[in-house]
Amino acid sequence: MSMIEFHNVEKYYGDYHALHNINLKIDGGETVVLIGPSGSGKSTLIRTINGLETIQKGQLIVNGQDLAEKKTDMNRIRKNVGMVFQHFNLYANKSILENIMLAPRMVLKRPEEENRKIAMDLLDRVDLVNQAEKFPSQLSGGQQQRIAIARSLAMKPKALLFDEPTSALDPEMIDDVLNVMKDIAKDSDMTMLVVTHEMGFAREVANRVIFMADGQILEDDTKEKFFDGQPTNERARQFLGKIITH
Ligand SMILES: Nc1ncnc2c1ncn2[C@@H]1O[C@H](COP(=O)(O)OP(=O)(O)OP(=O)(O)O)[C@@H](O)[C@H]1O
Repeated sequence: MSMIEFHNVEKYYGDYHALHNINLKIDGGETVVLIGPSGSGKSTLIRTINGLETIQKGQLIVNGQDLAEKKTDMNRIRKNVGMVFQHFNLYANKSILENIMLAPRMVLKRPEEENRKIAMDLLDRVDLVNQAEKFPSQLSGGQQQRIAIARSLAMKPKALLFDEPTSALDPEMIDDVLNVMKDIAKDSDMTMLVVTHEMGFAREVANRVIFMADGQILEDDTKEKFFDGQPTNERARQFLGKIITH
């Protein structure tokens, strides 16, 4: 069984049909980039995976659990599936170190000393070890996003979802965040699903590129086919032409 499986999934917001017949399997260790025009349903799709949005039809299986089943424990899903948001969502009134240590302490009951060591190692990995005692508002957007990534990694998730992680950042900070993400993609067997317009990232580390429009998956290719060959779908080809020339 794959890490994430969508079978004929439909999602509505009231009368609005946001996801149409989504069929998708993502295996452990894959790095998948999800692209498409604004409003095409990319955020909605990834938010269904950790239950931030519910689906109305079809089946969604994450880490072997069927999300539609009443007995499914969403906390267990969220332990295994982390999320990095566009606007970081750090706890403003807690130090950087506390931001990273909080969930492992509360949810995993990780012993304090071990928790601190893991948090400090992660701060080192995102190159912010000297900021441990600061508060989020004292850091730049790019630094806050690297902390948000470290915080997700502290849970040792099997999958990490990224919802436009660099689109709220000033241009000069984007590369630092992408470098951390590339490092994770190359270096771990974690599944990554990334909504982004950063095609450099996709070219370098993605296994697959998925194109969505109007709530549908119109193209699902290997990176090689998508960038070096040609997407089969006309709208995917047009979209790719536009973002690469911009
Ligand atoms: N909570 C909501 N209630 C009603 N409609 C919503 C809600 N969230 C999203 N939508 C609608 O669903 C559609 C898909 O939105 P979604 O945010 O998933 O698109 P997206 O591809 O991630 O877009 P963007 O690149 O602009 O973030 C849009 O038309 C949006 O207006």
